[in-house]
Amino acid sequence: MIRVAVLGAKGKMGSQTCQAVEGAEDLELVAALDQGDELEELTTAEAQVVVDFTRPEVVMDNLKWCIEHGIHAVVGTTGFDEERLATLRTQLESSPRTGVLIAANFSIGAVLMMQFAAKAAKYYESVEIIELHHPDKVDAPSGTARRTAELIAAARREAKSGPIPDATTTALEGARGADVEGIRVHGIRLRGLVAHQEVLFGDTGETLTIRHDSMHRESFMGGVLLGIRRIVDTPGLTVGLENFLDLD
Ligand SMILES: NC(=O)C1=CN([C@@H]2O[C@H](COP(=O)(O)OP(=O)(O)OC[C@H]3O[C@@H](n4cnc5c(N)ncnc54)[C@H](OP(=O)(O)O)[C@@H]3O)[C@@H](O)[C@H]2O)C=CC1
Ligand SMILES: O=C(O)C1=N[C@H](C(=O)O)C[C@H](O)C1
Repeated sequence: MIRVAVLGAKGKMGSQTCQAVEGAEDLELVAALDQGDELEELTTAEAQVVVDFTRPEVVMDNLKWCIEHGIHAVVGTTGFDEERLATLRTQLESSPRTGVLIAANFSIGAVLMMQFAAKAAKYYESVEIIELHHPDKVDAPSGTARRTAELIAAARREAKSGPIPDATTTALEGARGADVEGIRVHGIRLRGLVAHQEVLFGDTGETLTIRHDSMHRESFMGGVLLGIRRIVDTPGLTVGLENFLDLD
């Protein structure tokens, strides 16, 4: 049995994760913490893996504490940039047996969407990302959109594609979305939605649209459980659930 604790347990993702862990025969939910609870409860409960679905502004403190106490972490909380990842790598050097997985999206379809988008990137002059989410989302752009843009930008750099030549002139600030490594990202917040993303590619006389839809938060649970099972044997920092999937 793997002893699992959830941080952000009263939230939308945290509560879904508690249910999923309780329903898994090889996992035991030993702590469910939320705002105001003490992290010391994790050691009292002898948690081996912490799943973090809290908020971008608190996740780094949670991870510092977990790494210092040798507790593995599976992290769905967003807000990770290269600077934060570098900080985690440095912290993990002092706790070399501890594993941390950072996954912008735990749904298999979203992971595939990102992989397909990275593959398509070098064939198209134009690309833009539209992310669409429920109205209570804590951040913008979404972690998935940011990661997709980073993967596309890396693929374009490798292919020496050069900057996207499309017009960015605006009469109103924000009309062309946010710029993530040269890729335009547009965010929609709408009641009725859960988590959705379109990646639009364009070139002479054709477009390609790759779209993923999470209709329910259950869509993330297979990936979360896989992350828990794999992180106990994967020391160091792992970025992206694709590292635990056989995608070849
Ligand atoms: N990787 C993935 O596949 C997915 C990632 N996410 C990400 O997960 C994060 C959470 O999303 P969601 O569940 O919708 O958000 P919610 O706001 O529903 O849940 C966050 C929970 O964390 C609690 N919390 C805040 N600070 C702390 C703390 N210091 N310690 C413990 N708990 C704390 C909040 O309490 P309070 O409300 O009182 O502040 C709340 O209960 C976001 O960053 C989101 O983008 C979401 C879906 C999928
Ligand atoms: O807040 C959410 O809901 C989601 N957050 C993640 C993100 O920001 O990419 C994953 C998914 O899009 C749902």
